[in-house]
This record gives sequence, C-alpha cells and structure tokens, in this order.
Amino acid sequence: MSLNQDIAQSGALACALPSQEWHERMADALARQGWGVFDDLIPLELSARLRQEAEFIYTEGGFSPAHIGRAEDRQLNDSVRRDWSCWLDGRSETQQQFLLFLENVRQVLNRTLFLGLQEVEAHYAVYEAQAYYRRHVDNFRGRSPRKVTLVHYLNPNWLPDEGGELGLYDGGNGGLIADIAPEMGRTVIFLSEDFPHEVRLTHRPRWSLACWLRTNSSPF
Ligand SMILES: O=C(O)CCC(=O)C(=O)O
Ligand SMILES: [Fe+2]
Repeated sequence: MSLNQDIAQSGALACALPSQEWHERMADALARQGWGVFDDLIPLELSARLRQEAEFIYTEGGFSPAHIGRAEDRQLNDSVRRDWSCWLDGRSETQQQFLLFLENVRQVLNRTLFLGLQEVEAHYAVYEAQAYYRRHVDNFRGRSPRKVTLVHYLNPNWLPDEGGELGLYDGGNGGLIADIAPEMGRTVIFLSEDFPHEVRLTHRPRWSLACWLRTNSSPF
C-alpha cells in the first residue's frame, strides 16, 4: 500500500509498533492452528486513541449500517447483522499508525506463510446494545479475496455477563473452538475462509476494528 510506505518513510510515528517477535508469534499461530488471540500486540495507547476517534466519528454521524454481500447485491438485513461501521482511510495519524501495523502484518505473513496478500482494509465497527452478527464466513459466496481476518477490540473492562463474545467455529466439523470476549487491546486473527464465526448478542455497546488482508480483487 503506497499510503503506508509514505507514512513509514515520513517517520511521523509517535507510537511504538509491535516487534518482529510478535509478528512471528502471530504467523506461527496461523501456521499451526489457523487462528490466534493476542492481548498486548498493539500498544494500549494506540488502542485508546482508536476508541476515542471511533466514538468521535460515530457522534458526528460518520458510521453507516453495515452491509451483507457483494456490491451488486448488497442488502441490509437486520436478522443477520446489526452493526455500524466506518472504513479507515488514513485521515488521522491514529489511523495511519494502525494501517501501518496492518501493513507490517501483511508483509510478515507473506514472508513466513507465502499467502500472497496484496491489500489491507479495515473498518471501525460498533454493535449497540442488543446487536449481534449471526454465524458467517468472511467471504462473499466464495469469490472473496479476503484471506486473513484480524479483529482488534476497544472495550475496557468487559464483563462476562455483557455478552458480545466472538464465537469461533471449526470449518470442518462445525464445533465451537473459542469464545473470545471483546476486551480492550485484544487482537484476534484467523484464516478468513476456514473459520465460521459470530458476534453474540451484546448487552453493552461493543467497539472494534474489523480488518482483512486480501489477495487482489478477482472479477470471478
Ligand atoms: O467483531 C468481531 O468479533 C467479528 C466481526 C465480524 O465477524 C465481521 O465484521 O465480519
Ligand atoms: Fe466476520
């Protein structure tokens, strides 16, 4: 991504980015089991600024109801998902730092796992109380170039009775693999096509960043 290359060259980053060691632990988890959860991959200060920015943009009306499906057959469907989102475009230094983090992850995964990832995309998401996202796979009817999903959570002191967990399932036998609470600073990563997942009903507003590392867009 040329945007990230520009940022890297400008040296304008105030916040330390995760070390090479962390990137490799992530690649290792993906190679061994296809998914992983990391609690201190991203500096808390950056997570706090992301949360602050997300709330600000939301208050200003910058979020839209999330869509399902490909561009040509998008539908808003309350019975499947109820979250609001806003794509990152690098408009602030906070976003630039996060996009640079994703770019580093992209490069490490290409080097270590040869995934051929060419692009990153990320959006803020908020699930208001009583929202959820039913079980799904992150591809659009098998035509998606999304290969790796990364979710970063922005909710301090999440309590067990507040719901909102990410339920991760085995794509083969359908069994539950993990229930992951959306705790501040936590990062989940998994191979997009291999793990059906859902966001369980949340009882408290649930803030996050949902991101995908993709191969090139395919016309087929
Ligand atoms: O927020 C999460 O835990 C997962 C979100 C998700 O599955 C998606 O946006 O596709
Ligand atoms: Fe998803």
